[in-house]
Amino acid sequence: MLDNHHLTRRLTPAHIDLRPWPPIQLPALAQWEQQQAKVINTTNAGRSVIATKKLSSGALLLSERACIQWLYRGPQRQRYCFHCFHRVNHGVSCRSNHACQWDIIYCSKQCEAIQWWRQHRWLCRFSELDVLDTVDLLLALQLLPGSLDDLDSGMHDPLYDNQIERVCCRLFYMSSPHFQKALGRTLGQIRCNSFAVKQSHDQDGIKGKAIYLTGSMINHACDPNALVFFDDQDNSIQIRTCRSINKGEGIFISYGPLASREPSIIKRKEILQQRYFFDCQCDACRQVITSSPQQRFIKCQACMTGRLERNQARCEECHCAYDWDELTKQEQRIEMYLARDAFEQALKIQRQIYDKDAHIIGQTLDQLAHFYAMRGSFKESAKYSRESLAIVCKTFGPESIEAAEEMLKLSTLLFNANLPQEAKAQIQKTIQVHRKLGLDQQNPEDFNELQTMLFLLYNARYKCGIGSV
Ligand SMILES: C[S@@+](CC[C@H](N)C(=O)[O-])C[C@H]1O[C@@H](n2cnc3c(N)ncnc32)[C@H](O)[C@@H]1O
Repeated sequence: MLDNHHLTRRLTPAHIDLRPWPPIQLPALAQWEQQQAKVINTTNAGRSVIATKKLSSGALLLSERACIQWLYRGPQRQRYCFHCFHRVNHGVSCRSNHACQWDIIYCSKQCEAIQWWRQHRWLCRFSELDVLDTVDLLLALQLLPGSLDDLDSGMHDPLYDNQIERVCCRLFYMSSPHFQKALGRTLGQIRCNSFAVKQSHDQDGIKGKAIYLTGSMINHACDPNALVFFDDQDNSIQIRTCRSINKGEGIFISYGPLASREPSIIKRKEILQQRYFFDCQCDACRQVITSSPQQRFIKCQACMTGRLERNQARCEECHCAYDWDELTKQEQRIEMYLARDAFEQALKIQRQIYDKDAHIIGQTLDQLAHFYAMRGSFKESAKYSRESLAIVCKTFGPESIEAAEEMLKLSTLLFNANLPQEAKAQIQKTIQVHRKLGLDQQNPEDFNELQTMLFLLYNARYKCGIGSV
């Protein structure tokens, strides 16, 4: 815990050089690749980026370097340069060597010097500040107030007052109200515009946080049509379309919540409100009014052809009343089967009560594929994976990121199931879609595995699956 009293005593103003730190030269806004997009003003979500021509899936929209960034504490501190995020082979340590308790390394003396003069010379002695909840503040202190003028300032979070009070005023004697107000605004901008930087080989591994000036002009959608990729080498981002986009249509990435993973609009809205202070106005969140086929997935019990959304009183085809108590009973049975890993029984009931292409059926098929693969029954597993892929293609499109993930699974299963002809055809399709979406660069390990499987299949060294090659 930060002990303000102790730290303040250790530090008199004479110890800290409070002259303005060298301000960061913010780069000019990056260019949209081949003028494929432009920024417009909207009434419900501030500025928004739209396509200026028809874009196909996988088109590169933007490549941009971060203007400020912060590498989180953890094992990544030994692998990446604290200043520029480049991978480090022989690290340079902080000039104060053992006195520095920040556990950081740099890729070069130049990076060490920039970081030292920008900030580290006065942070070096406060390893207590190297905690998650001060990251935004430390990022903000690298900038002169007002230097992120171009970015949305979001809302004011009262938590920041506490941070500013705790760290700046008490520790560094920066107490002018003007300074505090400006800093509060910058903190709001960092909160609403920063990206969690992911490691390319591990989508769940967060390396740090960064601001990309142009990338942060792109609004959020829970069913996005563009994806962000991080380059492990220089921490730049690439933004690519993951669906085809018509001229004039908005371009959206996801800031976190995805309709495909979290169907509850309320929950998604809550997450966005809490993290970024806005009420999501994306199409997927406004669908309550015009329900999508995915929401109308419950089969009418009377005519079996009508499709209802949850809690709809009557079928629109045959006008019969729907018995929701009966459905609740059936769904409780499904839950019970799923909890016991009795996926086939669960699927049987789901097929009776839901539309054959319902996302929920796709999820059970996926669980079944996983269940059989874990037990080495690859043919059985591939059977369910094929069906799951068909549903994903219908729901998200055959060249979507979701389809690409399912295709990768099916390719591996077919290979392991000793079905060479189908495996070859599937792997080729998977390779094409991965290339189109830029996943070959984003997940090179998966892509290499696909190529290896194909190579082995064509070179007749393939006998019966990965394990025996
Ligand atoms: C990273 S900025 C995006 C660019 C921003 N619209 C601007 O004018 O600079 C994030 C902010 O955009 C707005 N925004 C983004 N996606 C939105 C959405 N789906 N619904 C409503 N507002 C959204 C919110 O104000 C949010 O704080």
